[in-house]
Amino acid sequence: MSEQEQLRSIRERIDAIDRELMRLISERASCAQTVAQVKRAAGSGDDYYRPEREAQVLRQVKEANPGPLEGETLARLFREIMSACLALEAPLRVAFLGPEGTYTHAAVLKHFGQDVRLAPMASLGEVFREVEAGGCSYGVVPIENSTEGVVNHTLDLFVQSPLFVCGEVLLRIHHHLLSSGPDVAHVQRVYAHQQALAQCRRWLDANLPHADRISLSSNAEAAQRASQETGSAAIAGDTAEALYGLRAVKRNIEDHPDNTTRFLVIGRQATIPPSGVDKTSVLVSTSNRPGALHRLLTPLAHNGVSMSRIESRPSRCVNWEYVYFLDIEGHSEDPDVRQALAGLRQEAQLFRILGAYPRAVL
Ligand SMILES: O=C(O)C(=O)C[C@]1(C(=O)O)C=C[C@@H](O)C=C1
Repeated sequence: MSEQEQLRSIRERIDAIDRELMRLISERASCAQTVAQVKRAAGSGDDYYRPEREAQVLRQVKEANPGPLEGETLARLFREIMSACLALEAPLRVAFLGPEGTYTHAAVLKHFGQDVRLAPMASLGEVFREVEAGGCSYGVVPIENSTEGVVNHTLDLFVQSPLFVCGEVLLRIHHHLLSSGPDVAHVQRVYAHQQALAQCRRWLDANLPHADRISLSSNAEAAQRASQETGSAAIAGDTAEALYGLRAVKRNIEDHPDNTTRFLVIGRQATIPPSGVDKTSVLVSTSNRPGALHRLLTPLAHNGVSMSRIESRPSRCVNWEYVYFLDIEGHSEDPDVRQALAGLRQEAQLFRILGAYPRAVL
């Protein structure tokens, strides 16, 4: 058979598969519409988004993947199918730290898919306020970076907010040097968010030691500035590159190649049912006495519950007193976690479950 004949025959097969895929995706979308009717009839309000179910679907896809596509790739395709199905049930509005083109924007799309309605906000505080006021169902905020550590502002906002954590997003952060100029040598000024400047410090020292480093409120704002000035560059990611018509004069300039940021999804829903692989975040405080923190955490060890993170922040009520943010493995409804939390509650002065939610799948 000639190449032409071979290609024609394979493409006929691909066309037939695509028709079948279309039929199945449409059938799936009709199921989602029926699900919406069931939820409406049960009076679930505007609560169409089900994070635990989405995590289960994506996990199943990864586990059952027959190849040759990577499990991650297949899961991303299903991510988009579910995003479209949910939009058919009811559009979901998500607030995030804008403008468009920030890494938080990329995290929103990674977690909710392309069919989500975007609500970029000017500050982290506004993201919280918008969700609290009901203008958006959910918000996405950065919480920690593998190179630069915790985002203190987000932790402090949690202390004052009635919102809950409903999910987490892990995003590999690749920083590029974006410019409208031809190459690195033309760059005299670098704009970026202060975290991005810190995450590329060594690269900047080695390659642009004489360029001014100017920190702005977001990488997207940096990209916008760089697109309007000659001799300027911005440190930002793929989303900003496309959005502001810049060119990456140097890609992946982050000092640590596994640079990852963790974001939290915040909402008004106090409880997300267990998905099977979950985390629970808790806010606690204890008195400033010897051994108090040790006693506080003992119930976790006694119940064989592992803690994946602990952060402390000044309580802002009494000098030198602290609140602690704990992430523990498992769901607050799992028997061992429930027992551990009961023990913790007894020891703590302040105790609030910030949320139990599925561990990131993608
Ligand atoms: O199972 C549901 O509750 C659905 O609404 C269906 C579906 C899906 O497409 O699989 C869509 C949105 C939800 O967030 C979870 C899953």
